[in-house]
Amino acid sequence: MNEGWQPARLTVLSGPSGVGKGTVVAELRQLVPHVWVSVSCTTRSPRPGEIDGVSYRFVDRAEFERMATAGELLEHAEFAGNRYGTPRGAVVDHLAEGVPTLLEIELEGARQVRAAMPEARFVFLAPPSARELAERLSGRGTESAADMARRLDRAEVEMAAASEFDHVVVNHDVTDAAAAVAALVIGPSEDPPG
Ligand SMILES: Nc1nc2c(ncn2[C@@H]2O[C@H](COP(=O)(O)OP(=O)(O)O)[C@@H](O)[C@H]2O)c(=O)[nH]1
Ligand SMILES: Nc1ncnc2c1ncn2[C@@H]1O[C@H](COP(=O)(O)OP(=O)(O)O)[C@@H](O)[C@H]1O
Repeated sequence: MNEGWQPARLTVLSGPSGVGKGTVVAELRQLVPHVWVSVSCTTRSPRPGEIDGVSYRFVDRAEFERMATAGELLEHAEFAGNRYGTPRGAVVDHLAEGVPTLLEIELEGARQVRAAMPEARFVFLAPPSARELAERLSGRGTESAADMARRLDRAEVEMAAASEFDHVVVNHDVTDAAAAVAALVIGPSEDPPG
């Protein structure tokens, strides 16, 4: 009856700030609308156009600490002076309902998910070059010079960890990268069943 059934996959997408994760995920939503993208909690301030509960759930430090202490976060990390975390309940519920699920999170969080859910698929989005990464980040124009420098410092650490991931997708072209990530999110596992 259940022949061919597989539990829904969890995919984790990471990559340095400015590589295009948000842009690629927006395109991926169009390509595979049945994929559910987790909404993270963060203590950072909303950027212009970011809506609470859509891009992120924006919380203060006290509420973040409460959630972390209560075990409500699947993973959490500090990034460029702010805290970010994935609410556990919604991820568990979507996977249980068979909905392919995507987390867009930084390296430390990806490592925590790897430890907790090693069956997940881990995808690293890489820039065509370090120079292009810096140009994209400054072109976005959402960070101060100091914050951009913090993100580019962290990018070196994140790039050095690319080999920890199951797949690396280079974001030359948004449409191509979104199609490649979407195929990994919905595609069959490489591991034969049993
Ligand atoms: N660990 C973790 N990282 C997150 C989460 N949500 C977002 N991030 C990551 O936090 C970093 C900073 O995100 P953001 O401030 O939106 O900046 P951007 O990636 O430069 O657009 C990025 O690497 C995100 O992928 C989360 O729930 N957990
Ligand atoms: N393939 C691409 N080619 C050129 N510019 C891109 C590409 N992907 C994203 N960008 C641009 O790079 C900047 C950073 O993208 P964003 O999605 O905010 O990155 P991230 O979420 O990884 O921090 C944005 O201005 C975006 O329009």
